[in-house]
Amino acid sequence: MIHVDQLTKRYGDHVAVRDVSFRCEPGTVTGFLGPNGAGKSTTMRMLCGLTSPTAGRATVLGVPYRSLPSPGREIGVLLDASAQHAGRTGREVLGLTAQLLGVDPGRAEATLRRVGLDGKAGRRRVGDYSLGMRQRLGLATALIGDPRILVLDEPANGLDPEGIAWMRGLLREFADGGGTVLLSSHLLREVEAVADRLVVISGGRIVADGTKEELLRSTGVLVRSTDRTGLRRALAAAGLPSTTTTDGGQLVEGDPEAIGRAALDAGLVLTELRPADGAGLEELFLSLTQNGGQAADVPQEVAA
Ligand SMILES: Nc1ncnc2c1ncn2[C@@H]1O[C@H](COP(=O)(O)OP(=O)(O)OP(=O)(O)O)[C@@H](O)[C@H]1O
Repeated sequence: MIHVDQLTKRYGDHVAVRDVSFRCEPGTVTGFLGPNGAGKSTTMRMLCGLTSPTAGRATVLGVPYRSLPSPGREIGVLLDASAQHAGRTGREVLGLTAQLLGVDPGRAEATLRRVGLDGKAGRRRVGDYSLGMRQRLGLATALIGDPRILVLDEPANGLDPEGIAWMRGLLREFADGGGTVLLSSHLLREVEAVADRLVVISGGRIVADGTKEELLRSTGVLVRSTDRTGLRRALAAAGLPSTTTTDGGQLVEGDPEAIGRAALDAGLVLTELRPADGAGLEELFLSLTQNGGQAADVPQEVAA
């Protein structure tokens, strides 16, 4: 289990991560979502003891990462797939990791097979690998110690659609076997299909945290008008909190009748008024993140 508790990281005046808390439970895949620069990597680095927090605490299996007696056997980490020796072959990299972790060297070949880098691919130098192959090798390095927890930063980067589907299957199987997975992405679609829970970060703050179903339920009502500005004003005047979607609609937490009346009172023509569920998580993600982490604009039920 992973427990992130009120983590904050400041770089000078810049707050990269602000008061971030969430948990990841065994048997689940947690998608850690946010746009570029949102604070995902910084949070994961703090979790893995690579960056010291300004405030707060993160634990893995109840203790800070650095206090784990054999971290590589407990938690498999992939933070930067290019941080591998370019001159060694994939098989050598994995063989050395097996040695370091004190696991059966025979596991290296089996793990290469598991990530699709057996045979010729394993004998090639990492410097000649594509990004997708480096991600696969990074995943193999994370898996070789047979950990119960996986922490993966943007593992789908560079994978083709077939590779992404393969990775989803692998992570699902890992979690279904009782493992805990935390994976980050800046693309909702990449994690939507595999994650049980989603933690959304924007501007260093958590703006949503819940199961996919919970987050979908909280998406409210989608409304559009021929007069976008007028609609925003009318909703605000009626005390109906709303956020603007990227395609110019308003996502409103409120009753459709109240929304319709607010529009009627302002003499507005509505072109759409419907539950936002069908719009999917993408709309939710975009509407949550476009405000740069201003959680005040986020529907109360959704905000962490
Ligand atoms: N070592 C550092 N010194 C100063 N600022 C940093 C440092 N590391 C990260 N930051 C800043 O902290 C913020 C969060 O960065 P972080 O890399 O955690 O985001 P991210 O969500 O992982 O983004 P990406 O998807 O682009 O990797 C950014 O504004 C970044 O510029």
